[in-house]
Amino acid sequence: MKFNSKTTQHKMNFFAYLFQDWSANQGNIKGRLVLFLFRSVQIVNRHMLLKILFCWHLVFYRLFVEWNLGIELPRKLTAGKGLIIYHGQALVVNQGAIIGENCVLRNSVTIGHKKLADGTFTKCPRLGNNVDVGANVCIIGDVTIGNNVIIGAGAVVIKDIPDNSIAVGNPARVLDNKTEAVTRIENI
Ligand SMILES: CC(=O)SCCNC(=O)CCNC(=O)[C@H](O)C(C)(C)COP(=O)(O)OP(=O)(O)OC[C@H]1O[C@@H](n2cnc3c(N)ncnc32)[C@H](O)[C@@H]1OP(=O)(O)O
Repeated sequence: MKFNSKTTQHKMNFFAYLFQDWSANQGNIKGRLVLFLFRSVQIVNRHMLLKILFCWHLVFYRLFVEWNLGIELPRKLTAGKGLIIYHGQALVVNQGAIIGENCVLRNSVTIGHKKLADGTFTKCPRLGNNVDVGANVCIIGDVTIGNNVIIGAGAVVIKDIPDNSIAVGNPARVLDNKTEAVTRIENI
C-alpha cells in the first residue's frame, strides 16, 4: 500500500489539510461538511494544547457527526486525502482502520475488527488507494484491500482483496475479467 499517514498528512499545510477532501466531494454538501469537521478534529487531536483549547469542538463533533448524523469517523482514524462519503448514514469505521487516498465510502458501511474466540480482537482492515466501497458493505478483521478495488453492494469482506479487482458477495469473492470497471474508478 502506497499511502502512509505520517508522510502524506504531515507534509500538508493547515488549510490544505482541512480542505483535502473538498474537491473530491463536489456537489456533495453533506460529505464536504462531515469531512471538513473530521479533518478539523484530526488537527485538534495532534497536540494536547489543542485538545484542551478545542475540547468543545471535539464534543460538538461527537454529538453532531457521530450521534446526530450516524457517521463514526474517529478523530484518530488514518484516512488519505480525497475521501468521498456518499449518502452519509450509518457509516462506522474503527479508529484502527487505515484508508488510502481517493476512496469512496457509502451508506451503511462498517469497517472494523473481529472478536476472536479467546475474547481478543483482530487488527482492523487496511484499504489501499482508489477503493470504492458499495452500500451496506462490511469489511472486518485483519484484512488488506489492494489499490483500485471495487467492493460491490452488500459484500462481507473477511479476506484480503488483491489490487485491481472487484469483489462481491458474502463472503466476498473476486470477480474475474472485471478490470474494465476498476479502471473507471481510477478516473474519478
Ligand atoms: C442511493 C444509492 O444510489 S447508493 C449507491 C449504491 N450502489 C452501490 O453501492 C454500487 C456498488 N456496485 C455494485 O455492487 C456493482 O454491482 C459492481 C461494481 C460490484 C459490479 O458491477 P458490474 O461490473 O456491472 O458487474 P455485473 O453486474 O456485470 O455482475 C457481474 C457478476 O457479479 C455479480 N454481482 C454484481 N454485483 C453484485 C453484488 N453487489 N453482490 C453480489 N453479486 C454481485 C453478478 O450477479 C454477476 O455474477 P455472475 O457473473 O455470476 O452472473
